[in-house]
Formats: sequence, structure tokens, C-alpha cells
Amino acid sequence: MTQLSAAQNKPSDGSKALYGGKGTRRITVRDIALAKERGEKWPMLTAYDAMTASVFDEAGIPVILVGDSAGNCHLGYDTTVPVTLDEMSMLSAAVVRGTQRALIVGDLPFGSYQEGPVQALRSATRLVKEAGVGAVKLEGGERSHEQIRLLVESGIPVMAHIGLTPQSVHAMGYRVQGRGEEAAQQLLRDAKAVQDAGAFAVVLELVPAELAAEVTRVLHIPTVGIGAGPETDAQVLVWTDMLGLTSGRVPKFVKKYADLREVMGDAVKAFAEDVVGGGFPREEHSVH
Ligand SMILES: Nc1nc(=O)c2c([nH]1)NC[C@@H]1CN(c3ccc(C(=O)N[C@@H](CCC(=O)O)C(=O)O)cc3)CN21
Ligand SMILES: CC(C)C(=O)C(=O)O
Ligand SMILES: [Mg+2]
Repeated sequence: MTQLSAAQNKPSDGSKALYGGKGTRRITVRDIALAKERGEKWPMLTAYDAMTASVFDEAGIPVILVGDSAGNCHLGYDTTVPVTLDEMSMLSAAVVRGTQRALIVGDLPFGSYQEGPVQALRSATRLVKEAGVGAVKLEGGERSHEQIRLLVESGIPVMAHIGLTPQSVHAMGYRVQGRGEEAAQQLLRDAKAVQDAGAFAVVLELVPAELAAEVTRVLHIPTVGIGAGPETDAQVLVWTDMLGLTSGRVPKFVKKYADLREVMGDAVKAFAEDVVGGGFPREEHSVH
């Protein structure tokens, strides 16, 4: 177990930062808390399989979310709503196996915690014991504070998620949250509720940048923005969006860092043309 030096406020194993730090020791929620004290920003990405997660882990991404966005980005559903706990457990276990350093956060899917704290604990325990995640995430502010409290009391770190909560798409749509004085006050109450319940971080999804900045100043736990402007402590994107693999429309807050759909499509067509035209396999790909 690596000792943390309170005086330096740094991990004492030589790693300087969540991103850019060294070593393969698993990052913990304690490391996340210290990053906020240092005023350090950090990146988070989703992943749904071991291979992709290993790329992000080797690139130094300190926190990987096994998002229920797997529903529409990996499993072919239209939304996150149909995703099951069995599916999340299987995908989360793969991401844990593919990584050494990143803190792995498993999303609790719709229907696996809404019944109450006991159901939430049963579901989160499965992700911790079967999949090996270091933390879980669930949606909702004031409405989920009892679930968060019991999980944290039971020893399971919780990342909260407020603002746009996609599991409620049939009730709220995919609309910006926290616009107007009343909605802004509700978002601030939600943020304080999850902090008071013991969450170690909170995702702010699709909220005005000024409001996300205010929440980030008011809270002592880190905020993780997605469509929430530049002032949050961390930023998260869905990996298939930022690498250009998502089919169809992506939210406007996404920055596309590569076009893997084009790269993969071109490569697959080159293979197909080789097969049809006799360009593959050649002598060097053959055995005798
Ligand atoms: N591919 C993908 N990317 C995501 O970021 C994502 C998912 N899927 N699935 C789960 C949730 C759903 N999310 C969404 C889905 C739609 C919008 C959207 O349509 N937003 C509009 C703005 C709406 C408004 O202005 O009120 C947009 O044009 O971006 C945003 C976030 C974020 N998450
Ligand atoms: C967009 C992030 C925060 C998420 O919840 C997911 O990918 O499921
Ligand atoms: Mg999610």
C-alpha cells in the first residue's frame, strides 16, 4: 500500500498527478480527492471491453467509466434504459481485467437501484464482487441520496450523476438541465445532497457552464463535466464519440479527436478488395 504524504499532498510513489503520474498501483478515491486539493484537472473516458480499456489505461487515463452508454454505444440498443445488471457486470469485469492503474467505475443500470437503498446495495455489491470495480455510479441527486449513503456506509465509493440523467429520458428528454433560477437552485440542492450523502465525485451532464462552475466552487468533492463547460474539475466523454466510432448523431458537446469509423471502414474495404482481387493472402502469409 503506497503511503500518501499529507505535507506534500502528493502520492509518495513518485507519481505527480492523476494524469501523467507513473506506476501501476490502482488509483483510489483518495487520490481523486487529493487532486481537487491540488487544483488538478483530470480526464475520464468510458470503456466497455478489455482491449479498449487497456489502450486508455496505457495512455494514462486515471478513471475509466463502464458507462451504461454501453446500451447505445456497444450493445445496439437505442438508449441506456434496457441495459441490465448482468450486462454491466460482464462488461465491467472485462474492463477491470484489461487495466492495471485506472480506477474503474461501474454504472448501475436503470432499475437496479431505484427501488431503494437495499436494492442499490445488492446491485453495487455484485459489481464490486463479480466485476471487481473500485466504485459505482448512479443517477439522481436528492432523489438518490439514501442509496448513496448506504453504499458509502457499506464501503462502496459512489460517483453521483446529476443534471441530464439519461435513464430518465422518457420523463425528461435529452434537454439542458439547470436553466433558469428555479432549476439552477434544484441542481445546487442535488449537488449538495450527493456530497452530504458521501459521494466522492459528481458528474454534471448538460448544464450551463456558469452553473457548473458555481457547483464546482461550492463543492469540496470533484465535479466531472460532460457538456458542462470548462470549469469542472474533470471532463468525461463517451469513447466512441470522441474517437469517431459512434454511428449516427453525437451530442454537440463532443470533440472528435479521431475518425475511427473512417479508418476502420477503409481498412476493411482494403481487405475485402484484396480477397476478391487475389491480393491477400500472399506468400508471406502462407504456410507450406
Ligand atoms: N453516444 C452517446 N454519447 C453520450 O454522450 C451519451 C450517450 N450516447 N448515451 C447516454 C447519454 C445520453 N446523452 C445525451 C444524449 C443526447 C443529447 C442531446 O441530444 N443533446 C442536444 C442538446 C439538447 C439541448 O440543447 O437541450 C445536442 O444537440 O447535443 C445529449 C446527451 C449523453 N450520453
Ligand atoms: C456519459 C457518462 C457520464 C455516462 O453515464 C455513461 O457513459 O453511461
Ligand atoms: Mg451512464
